[in-house]
Amino acid sequence: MDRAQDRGGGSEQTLLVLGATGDLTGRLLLPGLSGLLAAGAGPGLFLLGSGLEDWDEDRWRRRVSESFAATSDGGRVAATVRQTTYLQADVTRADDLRRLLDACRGDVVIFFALPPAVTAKACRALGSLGLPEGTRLVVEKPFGVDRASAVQLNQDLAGLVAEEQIHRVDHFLGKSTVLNILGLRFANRILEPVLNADHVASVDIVFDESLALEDRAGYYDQAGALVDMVQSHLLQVLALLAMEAPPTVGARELRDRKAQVLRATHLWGNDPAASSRRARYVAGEIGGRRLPAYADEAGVDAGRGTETLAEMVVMVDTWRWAGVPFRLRSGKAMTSTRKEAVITFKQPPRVPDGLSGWEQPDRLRIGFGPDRLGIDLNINGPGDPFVLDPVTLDADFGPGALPPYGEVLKGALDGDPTLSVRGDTAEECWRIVEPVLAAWRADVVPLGEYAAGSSGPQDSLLPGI
Ligand SMILES: NC(=O)C1=CN([C@@H]2O[C@H](COP(=O)(O)OP(=O)(O)OC[C@H]3O[C@@H](n4cnc5c(N)ncnc54)[C@H](OP(=O)(O)O)[C@@H]3O)[C@@H](O)[C@H]2O)C=CC1
Ligand SMILES: O=C1O[C@H](COP(=O)(O)O)[C@@H](O)[C@H](O)[C@H]1O
Repeated sequence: MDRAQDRGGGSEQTLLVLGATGDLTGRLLLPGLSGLLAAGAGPGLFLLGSGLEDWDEDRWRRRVSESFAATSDGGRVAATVRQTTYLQADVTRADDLRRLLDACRGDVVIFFALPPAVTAKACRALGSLGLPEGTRLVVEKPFGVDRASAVQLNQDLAGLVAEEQIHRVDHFLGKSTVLNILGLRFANRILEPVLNADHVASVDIVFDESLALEDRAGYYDQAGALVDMVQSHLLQVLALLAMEAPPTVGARELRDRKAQVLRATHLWGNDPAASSRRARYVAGEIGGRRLPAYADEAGVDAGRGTETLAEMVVMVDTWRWAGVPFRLRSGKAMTSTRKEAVITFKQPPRVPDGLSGWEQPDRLRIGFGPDRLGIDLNINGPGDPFVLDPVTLDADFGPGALPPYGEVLKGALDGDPTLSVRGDTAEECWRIVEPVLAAWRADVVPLGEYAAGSSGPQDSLLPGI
């Protein structure tokens, strides 16, 4: 069988993965790719991995096979494993990049699965080479290391290809999550009229994970929880929860609406001391696994004071949301994984005398991965009919056809920017967190501690949700 037939007869396309030896590639990108291939996408795809490490082809193929293992599909997945190859390269060097581009076949999609500072250098180095016509660039969050570098990165990227060929990946924007939120909000008459400052007391967006550093010091110790999760993923979720209804779910309308709401977002009271918290884990145990303190993990520079948990409260300063705190939090090495947005409603204006048990506020819970919906209400339970009981009505959104990385990769391979973060939005997210980063650098907010395997520090800004 010749190669074109083997790939389903499609035209050739190369996915060049820079940072192929890293955590993202093994844990999320390759499994996402295999899901995509199994779903019939990517005919004619040639996978080319590259990393700093001197891996041979066997070692790389093993990694690809292992990451693809969960996907049961013979043809296209197996063909991609058979043909994939690996090249060692330092992507900050133009000569090495030239070698990589020369090894590509057909249309080129370059995935920068690299720490952000290395991505920036690689883009500079590519500037001196000139890219093949139609090349698409897939850039991982965080986009830059601060606002100024995000602006610079956008300029460098714009010098390489047109904006529609740049895919800034945020896998929290996997298509089903986006559509779940938009469908829930804008296709249900009973919800949208109460999603505003008249009825909502607060919105919490929480991403706690039991994962700890997982050998990612090279990237994570420079980033920390605020940049790794809050500045990127959680602000994207906030944008979906707070934006006005777009007339269509096409790329332009959706991205315009997100940009508009993020432009209106700023730190609560413009007071980083009152509106942010940071902490890092000390030694503890999670599900029988003993973890060292973050500061003692291999590759961590304890003196840098990198936080593994970050909290930030913001205001979405629009007619709809003015006065409602949006509280964002992400922590590593937490007792359990919890990924959800919780919308807490105000109390009813007047509950008839004689009814009790209604004190717990109504809540709308939107879980991410698995995507679930929960509505907390107070209704009559068994026994005394004058006493209400809290109940939760649950529903599954149902899994998407593809894993989130499959969805964002599909956008990049097909040239559809709907799920990609637009350049101006990337800069806006840095503007929102900048005052917090500055206050933390100046030690205005102390670096707290929590035990690995606990539910975080005592002085949380999101108590009891
Ligand atoms: N891991 C995750 O869960 C997620 C990560 N991301 C994003 O992905 C990006 C990468 O993160 P992650 O994979 O975790 O980080 P890792 O530290 O695990 O991997 C970084 C990769 O970059 C390579 N690299 C570093 N410098 C160079 C260089 N000069 N030339 C070539 N390769 C180089 C490393 O090679 P070597 O190991 O040889 O140094 C390694 O393969 C980050 O932007 C992160 O925010 C996004 C979503 C999820
Ligand atoms: O982007 C990132 O996301 C992961 C969590 O995403 P998930 O889809 O695996 O739940 C996080 O662990 C990592 O630190 C961060 O870089």
